Amino acid sequence: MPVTQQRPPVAGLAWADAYAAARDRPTPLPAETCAPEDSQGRTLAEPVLAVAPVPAFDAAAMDGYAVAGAGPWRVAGLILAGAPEAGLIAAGRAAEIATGAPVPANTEAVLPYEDCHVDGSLLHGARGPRTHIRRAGDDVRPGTLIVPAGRVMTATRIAAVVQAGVERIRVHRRPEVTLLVTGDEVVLTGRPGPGQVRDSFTGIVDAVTMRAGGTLHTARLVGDHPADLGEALDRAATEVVVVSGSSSAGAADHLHALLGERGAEWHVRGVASRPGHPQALASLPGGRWVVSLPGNPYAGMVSILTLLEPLLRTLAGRPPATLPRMPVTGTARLMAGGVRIAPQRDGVLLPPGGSAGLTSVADADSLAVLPDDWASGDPAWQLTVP
Ligand SMILES: Nc1nc2c(c(=O)[nH]1)N[C@H]1C(S)=C(S)[C@@H](COP(=O)(O)OP(=O)(O)OC[C@H]3O[C@@H](n4cnc5c(N)ncnc54)[C@H](O)[C@@H]3O)O[C@H]1N2
Ligand code: MOO
Repeated sequence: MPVTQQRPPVAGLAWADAYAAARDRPTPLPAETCAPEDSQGRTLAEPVLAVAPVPAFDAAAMDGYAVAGAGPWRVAGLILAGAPEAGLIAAGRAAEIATGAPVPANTEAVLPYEDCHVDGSLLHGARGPRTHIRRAGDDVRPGTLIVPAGRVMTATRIAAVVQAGVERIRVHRRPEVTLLVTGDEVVLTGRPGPGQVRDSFTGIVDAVTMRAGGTLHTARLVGDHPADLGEALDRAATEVVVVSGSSSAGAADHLHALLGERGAEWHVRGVASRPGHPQALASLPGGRWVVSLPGNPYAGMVSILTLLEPLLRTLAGRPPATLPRMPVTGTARLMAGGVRIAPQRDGVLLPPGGSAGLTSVADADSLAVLPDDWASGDPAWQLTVP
């Protein structure tokens, strides 16, 4: 299918440079100590080494009988999982035992029920090649590396760490986010009245913040009066402040002037991208980051994925993201000198929905970043739709 190129060249920083700035300019937040159970989604600042052996003690690997000496064995006793200690069994004796129960120290093997039979009080059977005893430390010895630094803690990693007897780990602090939703026309809840719109950003910022390892601390509406936005910026005490709307040139768009008055350093100020052209990233003296999202909902989402997500990932201590790349087919209005960011599903571009609508992107797996020389079938970077 032909690809059409339209409109004059789009100005601003190259999209890939904007993404790289958001990813590479911040440094990870300091580490703190927490219980492994509280670490899900956080990044390990230090490697986790086993404290205890796994298994922690010699245990039966099968339900059956623990035996010592030569058979037949006289059955004496029952050892269930959870027994604090198993003592000894005399030679020629057997103890019925459950999987996971501690084996008596002199156990030579566990005979699974299916490999033996009891006649009166005598156990008959033959030992096979395996002892069916799990030895302490067979899987992990104290000091073994369980999870290296830089990994994001998952439910499985937490379980492995806990199994290895570790009770405290060092993780990076989670970056906290304040979302300031600007616009006198925006309502956070309920049906919008005439001229009003319902907020599109709070849920999306929350979801992306969480998946990037951060926490949405506060989301609130701020009026279009510059004093209101200025005060909200000054009061936000989190590492990251996201401002939706007020990014552009309109009479009510005050963000750039307010940041300028506060001595902000601009890292990204306009991106050669459609949508998402007016997005920006700045840092304030004292270290807080400000991410400016264009008010149009699809443009805002593009900026959340271009600037906010890589910024938060780095602050959270995550290793640098490598965006997935895959071939995409279809038609797009490419932007000379910049990228077109278009929703795709199963490698096929979806009909574009304009920068204000979210219906097309709601059907997408990801947003394909299409350079101006892209041709149908070429690979493109993918931003995962939250
Ligand atoms: N003269 C120019 N006008 C505009 C330019 C430009 O370069 N020169 N850029 C256009 C582009 S591109 C975009 S994107 C928007 C960015 O607008 P702002 O970030 O300043 O945002 P607003 O003007 O407040 O709102 C734009 C649009 O989005 C709706 N909106 C705002 N917040 C929300 C929200 N939380 N949930 C849903 N919808 C929201 C708002 O009602 C407006 O319809 O500027 C263009 N103009
Ligand atoms: O960023 Mo605006 O990108 O086109 O709606």
